[in-house]
Amino acid sequence: MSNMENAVEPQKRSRKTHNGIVQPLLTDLYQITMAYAYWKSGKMNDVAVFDLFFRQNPFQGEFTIFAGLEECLRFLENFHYSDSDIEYLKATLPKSTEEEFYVFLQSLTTESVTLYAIEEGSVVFPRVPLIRVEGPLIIVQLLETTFLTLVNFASLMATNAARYRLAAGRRIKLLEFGLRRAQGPDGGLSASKYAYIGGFDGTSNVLAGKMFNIPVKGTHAHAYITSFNNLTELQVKLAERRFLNIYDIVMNEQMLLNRLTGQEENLLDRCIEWRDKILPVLNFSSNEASDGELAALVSYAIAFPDGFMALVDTYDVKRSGLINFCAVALALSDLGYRAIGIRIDSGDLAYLSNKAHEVFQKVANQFNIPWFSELEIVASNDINEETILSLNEQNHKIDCFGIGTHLVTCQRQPALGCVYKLVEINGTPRIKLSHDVAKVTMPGCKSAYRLYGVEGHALIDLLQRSDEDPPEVGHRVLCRHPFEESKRVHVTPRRVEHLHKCYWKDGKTQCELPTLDQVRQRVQTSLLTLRQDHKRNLNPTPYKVSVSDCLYNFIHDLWLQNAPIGELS
Ligand SMILES: Nc1ncnc2c1ncn2[C@@H]1O[C@H](COP(=O)(O)OP(=O)(O)OP(=O)(O)O)[C@@H](O)[C@H]1O
Ligand SMILES: O=P(O)(O)OC[C@H]1O[C@H](OP(=O)(O)OP(=O)(O)O)[C@H](O)[C@@H]1O
Ligand SMILES: O=C(O)c1cccnc1
Ligand SMILES: [Mg+2]
Repeated sequence: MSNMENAVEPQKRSRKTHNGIVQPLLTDLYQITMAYAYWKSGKMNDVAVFDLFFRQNPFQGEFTIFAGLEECLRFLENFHYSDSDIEYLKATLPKSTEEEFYVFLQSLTTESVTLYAIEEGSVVFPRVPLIRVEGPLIIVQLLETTFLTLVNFASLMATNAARYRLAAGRRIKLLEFGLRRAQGPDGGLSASKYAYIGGFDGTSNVLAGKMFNIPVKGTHAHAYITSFNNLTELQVKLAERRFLNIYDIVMNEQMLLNRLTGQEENLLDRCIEWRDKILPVLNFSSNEASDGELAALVSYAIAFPDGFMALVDTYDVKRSGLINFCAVALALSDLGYRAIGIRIDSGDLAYLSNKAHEVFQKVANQFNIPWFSELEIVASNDINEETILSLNEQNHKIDCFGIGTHLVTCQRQPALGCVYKLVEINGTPRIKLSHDVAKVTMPGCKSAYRLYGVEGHALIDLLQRSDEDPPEVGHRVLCRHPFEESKRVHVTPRRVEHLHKCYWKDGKTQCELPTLDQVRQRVQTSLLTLRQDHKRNLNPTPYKVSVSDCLYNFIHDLWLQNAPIGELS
């Protein structure tokens, strides 16, 4: 995604190539050395099935949002070793590597790969394959690392963003401000994309906006405020420019078109008048508001009279920022413009947002400008899920959170542990055993179903062997815990959803892929099917993932066949 060529002209690219750095060499060396060894040992025509799944939900939660599928499909579409890739591999692999292997590698395509997956943006759970890939062993093995890097961060980010959305509720606007803190340029772009999918409303990342058509939003930084010292600064510029004989342009430093009269007016003068009028309304006996801050806000308002949003915490929110903001917003209002609001970036955000709201209400009432009480309050500064939940308890008056570091770096849990495991080779199921029962893989080709109950809520996910009949609405099915014999439940579903759809076959995508906005919508509709207790922040209830009786017996027979019997002496 951070490929420079693509970054420059995204519109001209087909959707196919937007992810330039995702290419066959974006993998671990061992995939290619294994490919050589498979090739040498004559396993070229072996047919394999791999499952991509995770074992534990992130963020101590009980759900995950699946994302990254479209990128995987684009990777399949473009999979090809270029001449320079082959040259590089020749220089890197041992000299003994046979020339013919490189010919074979360069002829590899994904034509004989078939890929099934859960719809991108769906709520998913541990052990249920998110993606199942079938095809020649060598090629499907070669996909492992790239698929994992495409799905792991995407799903982690989308889940993180969805959790912030759940914490904030539907009413609050969420903006992603994290590029400066993200894990490099590609991390930053991916974070912006998947934060949007997870439920954010926009990003400050301009390239992400251009590439993915995500709304771009923003305010201004403290540097803008601190770059102005005092009120005369605007006039000084005026004098300097007069000296340069560009007086006409200079007038715009303080002048703004009055929309109601069509005449240019001095905005600064009006702001100073308004500041004197509002001080007593807000119970201040003297003016302590910063003139430098006022100069900065006036100049910003002249640049963006229809989008005036002010950072108010540079000097003192109550004694300076709010007063200066109100003065400028009232002056703008005189000239027929409506200010947008403020951003608070430090201090007690609950307290200050309430103060700001109070001030806006007072001004609205005193000067009979009802919309003043609806001015937007944006809060930022190291916000995370916990801060949002805590602020909710304090009855904050924030309308919008700008969130960076915690969101994009997924600070609470920096990685999702999706794995890619071989489950079948040439029709024979494979099992990977482990001392840790939770790490034992589920062998063979499996179908996954979600069973829904009376109220439309998802009750349980059920994995079956692929050749079993699917569960039917109104018919009772036995759902078993995959490893604990005594844990079983009967379920009579009101609705059955077949989770896996074929997305790739015969060298092409098998269905039209949803747009980014449709995937974003899918996240919300999918989350709605999940009971509240699975979604809560503290000690959420685990969602059940089960296997059919047939799959249960199959796993355990194979387990016994493969587990060696120790000898005590
Ligand atoms: N009412 C609140 N309840 C809970 N957490 C809050 C509240 N208000 C602010 N916070 C959080 O508390 C932390 C305050 O951090 P810190 O002390 O570094 O900021 P600050 O001193 O206000 O800002 P700065 O140092 O940038 O001037 C931030 O993570 C912020 O999101
Ligand atoms: O706090 P985050 O969630 O990462 O959100 C973005 C932050 O980035 C910006 O300032 P920056 O932190 O760069 O400078 P500051 O420390 O002066 O606020 C902005 O003012 C926010 O504070
Ligand atoms: O637009 C903003 O307010 C913004 C953008 C990036 C980081 N912090 C704030
Ligand atoms: Mg900060």
